[in-house]
Amino acid sequence: MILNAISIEKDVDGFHPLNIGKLSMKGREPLFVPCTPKGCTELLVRSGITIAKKRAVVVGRSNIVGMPVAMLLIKLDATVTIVHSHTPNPESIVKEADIVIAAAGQAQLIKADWIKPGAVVIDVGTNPVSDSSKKLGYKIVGDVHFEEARKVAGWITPVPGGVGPMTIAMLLRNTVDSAKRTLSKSSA
Ligand SMILES: NC(=O)C1=CN([C@@H]2O[C@H](COP(=O)(O)OP(=O)(O)OC[C@H]3O[C@@H](n4cnc5c(N)ncnc54)[C@H](OP(=O)(O)O)[C@@H]3O)[C@@H](O)[C@H]2O)C=CC1
Ligand SMILES: Nc1nc(=O)c2c([nH]1)NC[C@@H]1CN(c3ccc(C(=O)N[C@@H](CCC(=O)O)C(=O)O)cc3)C=[N+]21
Repeated sequence: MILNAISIEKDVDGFHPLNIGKLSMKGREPLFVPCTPKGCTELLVRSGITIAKKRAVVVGRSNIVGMPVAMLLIKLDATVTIVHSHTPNPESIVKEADIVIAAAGQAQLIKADWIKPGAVVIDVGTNPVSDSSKKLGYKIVGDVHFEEARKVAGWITPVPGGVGPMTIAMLLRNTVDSAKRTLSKSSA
């Protein structure tokens, strides 16, 4: 498997099974945290959002977004529920959330009436939908119906211009951390 073949010290995506394993274990620290999940929690922390004691609902359970972002939120003392494609009545579960992380890969799945008034909504989705007014014939929308949901949410991230740039920033940070770690070892 390719992920296993990557040196854990150079795993700047944070996808190596050892790094994922450490992320999910109490008392262990991964060398790298996956970029998109870290981008989501960084947005929350830097916006002064309280995570501890809050109810968070993550929509999606993929290896690269849903599952690791749920692990990070648990580490930050949120109470976390994961909703996936087999979950009955996802809207009623999302409606209980103080913090919603939308990572289903379904264009505008999450409507305004799924959101608890004042909730914090982080939209990870990047879904192409056809739009003949665009040069490329499509535009990118999130997993949340932004124009409606913004009226209900306390905070909401747009797509584009939200989580995507944070993913890139976290990848750069992981890369710099990796280089620093290597240099500090070779000079020791
Ligand atoms: N902005 C960024 O930096 C990044 C954005 N993305 C975007 O985030 C989205 C998710 O990516 P990724 O996690 O890789 O996608 P995957 O397709 O790997 O996973 C999607 C997850 O959502 C669940 N799901 C699908 N449909 C529904 C539904 N109707 N209700 C509830 N859950 C549902 C699936 O459930 P099940 O497990 O049952 O199939 C699955 O767990 C995509 O739009 C992707 O482009 C991804 C990475 C980075
Ligand atoms: N191993 C792996 N690593 C990844 O990091 C990874 C992956 N696989 N698979 C696919 C997803 C998708 N992804 C995005 C990153 C940034 C933007 C981003 O910055 N988007 C801009 C818009 C850019 C534009 O408009 O062209 C924005 O949201 O503002 C989007 C999507 C990383 N992914």
